[in-house]
Amino acid sequence: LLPILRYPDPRLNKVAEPVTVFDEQLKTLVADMAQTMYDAPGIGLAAPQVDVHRQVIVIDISEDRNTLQVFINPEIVTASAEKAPYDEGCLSVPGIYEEVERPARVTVRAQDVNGKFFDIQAEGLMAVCLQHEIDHLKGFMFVDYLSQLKRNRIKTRMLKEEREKKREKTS
Ligand SMILES: O=C(O)C[C@@H](Cc1ccccc1)[C@H](O)SCc1ccccc1
Ligand SMILES: [Zn+2]
Repeated sequence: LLPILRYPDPRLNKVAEPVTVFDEQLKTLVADMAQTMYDAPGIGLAAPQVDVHRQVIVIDISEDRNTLQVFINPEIVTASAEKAPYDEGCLSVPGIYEEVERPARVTVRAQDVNGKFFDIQAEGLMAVCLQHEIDHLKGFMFVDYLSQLKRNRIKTRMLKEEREKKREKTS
């Protein structure tokens, strides 16, 4: 399992590099990210969340949690003008769920783990998750869409929890 960085870790604000080599190492990274995502549990995970600053995303929104989708170097090629709200969470901001508005439908172009290009049209939870994960590749998180007041409260709470966690370890 890979350790998931917690907000407000500055490494979460780094912009991820494009993947240019589609080798066994990439397949290992994808397998490790998938295992970490399923264990969390989450329905998506972006490489920067596990301190790997490359444009790799894994998603599984299936009921049976047995349909992994991998997006390498993803980009949003079209986004609907129509927006949709969703109570988003994030594995890097545990316990926080806040409403975020995003385009309801997106078309994403990406490469699979072998480097083959593909396009996907997404709506509903898939559209939310894809946009949420692609934000992570740009160093963005859903808390960046909230008011500064809310974001500062979340930051304070996360830092407090971090300190308490550390104290437990040392005590
Ligand atoms: O990127 C992450 O941190 C994983 C996110 C992905 C996500 C966030 C908001 C909306 C959709 C997906 C989640 O923490 S995975 C946990 C989860 C599970 C079901 C529904 C929403 C969030
Ligand atoms: Zn997230």
